[in-house]
Order: sequence, then C-alpha cells, then structure tokens
Amino acid sequence: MTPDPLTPLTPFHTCNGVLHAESVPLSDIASEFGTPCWVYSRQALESALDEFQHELAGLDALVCYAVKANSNLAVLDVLARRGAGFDIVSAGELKRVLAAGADPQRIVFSGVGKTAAEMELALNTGILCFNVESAPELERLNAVAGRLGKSAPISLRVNPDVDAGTHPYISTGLKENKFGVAYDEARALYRQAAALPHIDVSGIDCHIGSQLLDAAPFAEALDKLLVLVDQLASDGIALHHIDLGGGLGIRYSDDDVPTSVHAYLQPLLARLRGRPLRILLEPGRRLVGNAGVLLTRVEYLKPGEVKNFAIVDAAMNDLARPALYGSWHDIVPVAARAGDAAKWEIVGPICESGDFLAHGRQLTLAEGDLLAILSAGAYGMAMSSNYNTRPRAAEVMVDGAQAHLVRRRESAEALYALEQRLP
Ligand SMILES: Cc1ncc(COP(=O)(O)O)c(C=O)c1O
Ligand SMILES: N[C@@H](CCCC[NH3+])C(=O)O
Repeated sequence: MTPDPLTPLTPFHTCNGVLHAESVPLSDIASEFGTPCWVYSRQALESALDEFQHELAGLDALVCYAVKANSNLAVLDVLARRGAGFDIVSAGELKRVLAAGADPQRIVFSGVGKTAAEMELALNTGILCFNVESAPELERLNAVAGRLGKSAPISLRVNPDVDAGTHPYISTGLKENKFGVAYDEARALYRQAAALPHIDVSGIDCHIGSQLLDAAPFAEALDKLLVLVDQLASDGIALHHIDLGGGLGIRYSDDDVPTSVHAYLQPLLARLRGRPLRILLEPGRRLVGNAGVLLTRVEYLKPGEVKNFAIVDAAMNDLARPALYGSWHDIVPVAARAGDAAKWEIVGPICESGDFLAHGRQLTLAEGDLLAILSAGAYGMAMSSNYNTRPRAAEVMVDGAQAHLVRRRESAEALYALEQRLP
C-alpha cells in the first residue's frame, strides 16, 4: 500500500495521477533538471513562517530561522523578505544570510565552538546577539570585542536539563549534552559577564532539542528560565530578551502528530505576558522540513531471496538522516503504476551497507520510475556530502507554475578544483 500523506492542502499533491509541487509536475522537474534533485515550494516556506508570525502578531518578537536546517540562498531570500531573522552557527552561515539580504540586527549566533575570527566577523557585522555557550567562550568574546573597541551583546545559552523525549543524537538540553551552560552555574556566570568591560548582557537563551512533537518540555524549560530571569533581576541584571530556541517537530509519517504552532506558542506566550522581554525563536525544521522533497529515479530493481532492492540515484550522501538516525521519510511514486506491490529496500549506489533511504516499503516499481522522498527540506541538502565523489544534487524552487534552478548540480570537476593548484 502506498502511503498517502499528501493532503490536498500541502503544496505537494497528486493531480491527474502525477505528484506536483504547487502547479508543477515533479516529472517535468526531473526532465528539466535531472535527478537526484531537491525540490522546494515557496508557498510552503511562506506559509510555515506565516504561522509563527500570525501567533506573534502585535508582540515584540523575532523569528530567527535556524539556517543549519537549509542554507540555500533562495530559501534564505524567501524567509528574509517575509521578515525572518536568522540563527547562524558559523562564519559561512553569516556570509550566506548577509548575501541573502539579512539585516544584521536580526541575526543571532549560536554554537559551542565559535572561533576568534568568527567572533570578529560577527562583531564587525553588528549582529543582534551572541548566544554564548561556555565561560571560556565568554572570555574570548570579551577579548576579541576589546581588541576591536566594541561591546558584544550576549545571551547565555542555559541548559535547563529538560528531557525533550527526542532521538539521543538530537536532544540538546540535558546535562550530559555538550551544549549550553549548566543551569546551576548560569547565575554566577551572568554576574561575571556583567562585570566584563566588552560584554553587554542582553538576553537569555535555550534550545532543548529537535523534532519535539510534544509542547510540554518547552514550557518546562521556560519555567526554569524565568526563575533565573527573576534571580538575575534581583542581582541587578535586567535582561532585554528571551530566546526560546527551535525544536518544534514536523510530520514525517502518520505516527507523528506534530503540535500546531498555536498550541506550541500559546503556553509560552501566556507565561511571558506582562514581562518586558522581547521574544526570540529559532525554528529550523518546522519552517523548511515539509517544504521540500528529494526527487530520485529508480536505476535498477534487484529482487532477491531475502530482500528486494530498488537502487535509486539518490543516496546517503544526499539524504543522510535515514542512515544516521534511522529516520523515516515517506517515499511515494511520482506517478502511481498498476501492478502488484512488493516490499522494497530503497537504497543508493554508495559502497556502504548503511546506504539506505528506507527499508521494506510496499511499492509497485519499475526501472526508471521517479520517487519523491518527502519531508526532506530540513537537514537534507544541508547535511549532504561528496562521499564516493558524488556531486551534490541540484536544488529547484517552485513558485506557482514556475520551477527555478536555485543551485546547480555540482560537477566532478568542481570537486577537484580546490585541490588542483596545490603544490
Ligand atoms: C541552537 C539551535 N537553535 C535552533 C535549532 C533548530 O532546531 P530545529 O530545526 O529543530 O527547529 C538548533 C538545532 O537543533 C539549534 O542547535
Ligand atoms: N540534523 C538533525 C537535527 C539536528 C538539529 C541541529 N541541532 C536531523 O536531521 O534531524
């Protein structure tokens, strides 16, 4: 049985037997741009951001899209035009958001390993805030800012030790994780920060994990943060903003019942009502995850005694999530065909047994068929690699009846160009 996750409301829907992105048949995209190929829907990106903006209307709030989820310039451009700020984690991401026209005062910088050069670039750019994750980072930032004759606006990323109930590789708010400052140490570190000459204490930050389907841990984390905010106020440290991070989950399969943005935000906004704190959010996956698919073609069918393999032209170097986390992505034929369905292992051409995109999917397949791997807009292309010297796939943005190439497929030559001139 083919899963049917495609409600008529999603921008990916079946029309005349063919899967479309908005008004464009995915088969046309495959013919024009080749496969494998990432396909994004502008409409889906905009409506995902609008859901947040709608809930925050009238409040002093900023949605800082977590660029790590998908850093394609066209994606950043769509979100920037619609009023998003950005959460970055590297100089590379900073340069990309600036290239996409981001306002520096809408950029926050997260990450446990910021280098001095990255700090310098961000200070010279004049970003809104550094989300500082450790005492030595604070000291380094103070020194770099002093050298530049600047003051660095900071939040401490506080680790509220809340169990987000998500995959261990993507939970970040527990004591054993490498992220953030321990809750019990945060107050003292804030006092130290306030005494540093080139640090401007501006806010507080947390991020408890990714792909959370339940809203309760967010409220639990916020309650802990607000206790700290009040303690700091009594220490004479008045914060201007609170950054609640990202983490809101999306639908990957029928087993996932994601929390609506409304149900996620209302308990948080209720707790923040009456407090003079600007609200920052850092959603990544929720803005882009369901706005993209990975289009792939069946190269070979290899039925076997124990398992049937459908070898497709996408692989773990394109979409790493199944191999890395055992993640499920729905896979649907672009055009359904008649005939008996069988159980297929959907695998790529890479020389690793772990190179799979899905196990045991009940599908009717023939060589040359196109498949769409759904919910691939987040942590898809962004986590791709060149393993097996496979060029990264092209990216296409659909806008109504138009499909535009927004990143060319890499060439084999591009993959050795950086090495060629070395002695
Ligand atoms: C600090 C920070 N903010 C935001 C995000 C975005 O998370 P998500 O894509 O789950 O919304 C992440 C990634 O988990 C993160 O580490
Ligand atoms: N890359 C992960 C999420 C990590 C979130 C970043 N802190 C995923 O694909 O689900």
